[in-house]
Amino acid sequence: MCGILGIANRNEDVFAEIYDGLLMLQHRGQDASGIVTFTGENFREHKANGLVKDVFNADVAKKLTGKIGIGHVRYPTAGSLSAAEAQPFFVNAPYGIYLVHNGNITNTTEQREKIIGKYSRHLRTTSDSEILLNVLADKISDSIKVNGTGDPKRNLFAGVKMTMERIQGAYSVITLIAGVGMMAFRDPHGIRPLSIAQRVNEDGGHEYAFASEDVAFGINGFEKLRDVNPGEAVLVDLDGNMHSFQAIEGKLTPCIFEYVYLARPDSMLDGISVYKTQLRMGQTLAKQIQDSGLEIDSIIPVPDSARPVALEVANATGIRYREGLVKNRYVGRTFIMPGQAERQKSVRRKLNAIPLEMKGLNVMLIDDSIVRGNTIKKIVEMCRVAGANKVYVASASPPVKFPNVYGIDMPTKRELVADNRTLEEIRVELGADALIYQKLEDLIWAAKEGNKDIEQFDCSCFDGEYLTGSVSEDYLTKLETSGRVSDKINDMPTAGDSWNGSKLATSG
Ligand SMILES: O=P(O)(O)OC[C@H]1O[C@H](OP(=O)(O)OP(=O)(O)O)[C@H](O)[C@@H]1O
Ligand SMILES: NC(=O)CC[C@H](N)C(=O)O
Ligand SMILES: [Mg+2]
Repeated sequence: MCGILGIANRNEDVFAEIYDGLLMLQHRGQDASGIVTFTGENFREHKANGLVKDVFNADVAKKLTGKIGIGHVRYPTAGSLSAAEAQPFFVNAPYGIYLVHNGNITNTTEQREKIIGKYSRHLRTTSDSEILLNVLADKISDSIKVNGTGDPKRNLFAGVKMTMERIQGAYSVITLIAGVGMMAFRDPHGIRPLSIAQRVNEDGGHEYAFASEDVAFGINGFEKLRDVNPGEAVLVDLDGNMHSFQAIEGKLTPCIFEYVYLARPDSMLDGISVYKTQLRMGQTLAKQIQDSGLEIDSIIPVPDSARPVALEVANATGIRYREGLVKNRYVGRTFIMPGQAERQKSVRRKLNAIPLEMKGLNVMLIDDSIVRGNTIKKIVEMCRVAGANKVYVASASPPVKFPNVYGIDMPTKRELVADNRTLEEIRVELGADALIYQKLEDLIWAAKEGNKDIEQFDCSCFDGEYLTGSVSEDYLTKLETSGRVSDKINDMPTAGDSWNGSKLATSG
C-alpha cells in the first residue's frame, strides 16, 4: 500500500495542498515521498526517502510552482528501498508523463522483457511501477501512431485500455501529462482504493482531486464525488474539465485488508466506512469471545488500529474496556518498517504496559491482525512482566496464511506466524493463554454490510485465492525466494544508478 494524490487547481499554486493531502495519507507509506507539479511549461519534481515532513521544506515549496500536481507516499512492495525508486516516475515520451502508483504488478518479468527487448526501452530501477509507466507510454504511442496527435484524450484513453489488457495485478494510478492534464485509472478489480473529489473555487469554477482515501480531501476543502470505477480512466484537462472512460469492463473486488488495517478509520472506501466495518468486526468477535467461556477482567486494545474493534467487543460483551498499553507516538507503524530485526525492536520501543491494568488480572488483548506475530508476541511478554494473571489474545481478522501480491509487503509464507501451524501451535508460539481469530465469513459480513452491491472482496492473504491472472505457483515461489522488499536494505542502488534486465529477473 502506498498513498497517491493529485490536485488540479485553476488559479492557485498546488504544492501546499498536495503536501497537506499527503500528510493525511502518511499512514499508507513511510519510506519515501514525492511531489511533481506542472507549471504550464515545465515539470518541477522533488522526491526522496523519508516522511513527508522531512522530505519537503520551504525551499522545495518555492521551487514546486504550478497549479496542477501529483504526489506519493511509498511503502515498497517490489524493487528495493532505493531512493531512486521513490515516486513519481517519469518518461519523456509521449508528451512527458509522470506516474504515481499504489498496488503491485504481478506479470513484471514478462513485461520487463518486452519493454527492454521488443520496445528498446531502458529501465532505470527494479520498480514494478516503472514498468507500468513504460507500458502505458508504449501504448499511448501506439495510439498516436494510428490516430495522430490531434486528440490527446483519445490517445490517453486508448493507451490505458491497452495497458489494462497487458498488465496484471493491482494498480490505482494517477498520471500528470505535460500540456494535457491529470489522468487517474484503477485496475479492473478495483483492488486498491481511489476516489475523485470536487471543489467550487472563488470564480465558481470546478476543481478536481484524486486520492487513495477521501480523508485527504477535506483538509483542502474538496468533497468526494465518487470512487473511480474498476477498469475506468478519468481525465481532468488543463481547462478544468473532467472526462471519464470505461476502458475495460471491471468487477469490484476491493482488498478486505484495507478495512482491517491499511486505511484510516475516518475514510470511506467504495461506499464502506472503515470505522463502521471495524465496529462490526468487534460485534462478531465479541460473540466468539463470549462463547469461549473465558473469565476476562478487561478488554485491552493494541493501539492504534485495534481500538474501534476493542471498543465494540467491550460494548457487546459488557466486559470493561481498559487502555493497558501506552503507545509512544514518536515511533511509526511497525508492520511497515523495513527489516525484521528493525520491526521487532520497534515494537518494544513503541508500546509499554501499564502495570495497574495488568497486576493479577485476566486480560483479553485485541489486535486488528496478527501477521508475523512480532507485535503480539512482545506485548504478551510485556503484560506478563507487568504482572498479568492470564493473557488472552483475539485477532479481529482471520489467520494471515498467504502472501499478498497486490500491494501489501507480505510476500513469503514462511514469515507468517500462521503458516503451517495449527491454532494451538500459534497460541504456543505467541505465548498466549488463549487465542481467538475472527472467522473469514464474519469479516466479509462486516465489510459487506457497508455496501451490499460488492459481491466479493480480495481476501487472498486469508484464503489464498488470487482473483487476477498470472499469480502462478511459479510466481509465488519466486517471491518466496526473493523475500520482502523492505528487507533488501543491502540491495539498494543509489539514485541515478541504472539496472539492467538480467539483474532484475528475480524481483517479481
Ligand atoms: O504480526 P505483526 O507482523 O507484528 O503485524 C501486525 C501488527 O502490525 C500492525 O500494527 P502497527 O504497529 O504497524 O501499526 P498501528 O500502530 O497502526 O497499529 C497491526 O495493527 C498489528 O498490530
Ligand atoms: N505499496 C505500494 O503500493 C507500492 C507501489 C509499488 N509496487 C512500489 O513498490 O513502489
Ligand atoms: Mg497495530
